[in-house]
Amino acid sequence: MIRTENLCKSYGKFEALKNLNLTVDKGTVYGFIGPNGAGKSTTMQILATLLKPTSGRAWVGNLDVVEQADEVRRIIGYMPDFFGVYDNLTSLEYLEFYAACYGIHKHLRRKIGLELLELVGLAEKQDTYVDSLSRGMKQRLGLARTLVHDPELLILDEPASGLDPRARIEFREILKELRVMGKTIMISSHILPELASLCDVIGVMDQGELVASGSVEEITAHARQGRTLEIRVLGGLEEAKEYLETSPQVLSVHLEQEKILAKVSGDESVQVELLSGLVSRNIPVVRFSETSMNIEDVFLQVTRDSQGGKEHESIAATVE
Ligand SMILES: Nc1ncnc2c1ncn2[C@@H]1O[C@H](COP(=O)(O)OP(=O)(O)OP(=O)(O)O)[C@@H](O)[C@H]1O
Repeated sequence: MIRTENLCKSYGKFEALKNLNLTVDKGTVYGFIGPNGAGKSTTMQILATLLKPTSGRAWVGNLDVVEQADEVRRIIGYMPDFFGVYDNLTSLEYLEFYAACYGIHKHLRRKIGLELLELVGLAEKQDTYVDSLSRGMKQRLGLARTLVHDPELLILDEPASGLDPRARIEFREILKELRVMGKTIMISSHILPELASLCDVIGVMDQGELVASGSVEEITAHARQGRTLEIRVLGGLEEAKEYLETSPQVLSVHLEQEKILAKVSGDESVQVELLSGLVSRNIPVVRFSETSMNIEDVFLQVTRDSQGGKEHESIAATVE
């Protein structure tokens, strides 16, 4: 449904996108995550035909976003990160207005507006003025707006930002319904947990590049290639630290209060080797376990790795 090939966008000398190659299959919910300034909005604006790439190409449903921009617009619904709403219009009038913009016949506009208000849980607010809706309701109305022409692909730029937890959940539920309806959805956020439960595929952007992509499980596995071990000893702390520091599979060692946090490469056999090394030196080990990573840590790890392995500055894994 979406394909980009060596997509680049520069603002003056600044390269906001650097040879971006990504693919989103039809029917997929694609979570596009990355820290502020990573290039998510720039990519989405190019796909939505609002911005021209400096070089490279992008296609939506096999249509070139530059050469066939009008056709692309017919099959996408784009929700920008900030959008204006019109005063002096009720929720229903607002949707009818957008339906008119898309050339939908007069007789159908009200019906479509009412159906969409129902879908986004705003049926009771059809006569409420848009400017008096809460932020969460405005976001849902904004989503309804992107649907008036029944697009195949939704491009949603940080739709849940600024929403409270309840409103986020409500929003997520609506997206789940849209997924069941077979829509392809590309949704951005700088918060991975917000998307993890919703998306089939996650693409992680950092500094204009796609630094990881795959299912949440695949990305987690990728981030865990460097595991962190938590080791507690009853004595011989310095000796244990020294031994670990000289082991080739140990990437870094930190002391945190009474425990040692050792970042190691390799699989579980490395852990066996390190544990027997400690025991054979008569170091009284009372705890030797791998720390668990939560989804936020995974995100930090992946983006930090992309910046040249600065993970040694701190340990992202949480200790449960
Ligand atoms: N019109 C512009 N002129 C100059 N630089 C820009 C312009 N638009 C974006 N940029 C820069 O391009 C980079 C990517 O911006 P973009 O908005 O795509 O990031 P983002 O991942 O969407 O970030 P956020 O999560 O903060 O919305 C940023 O460094 C931004 O400052």
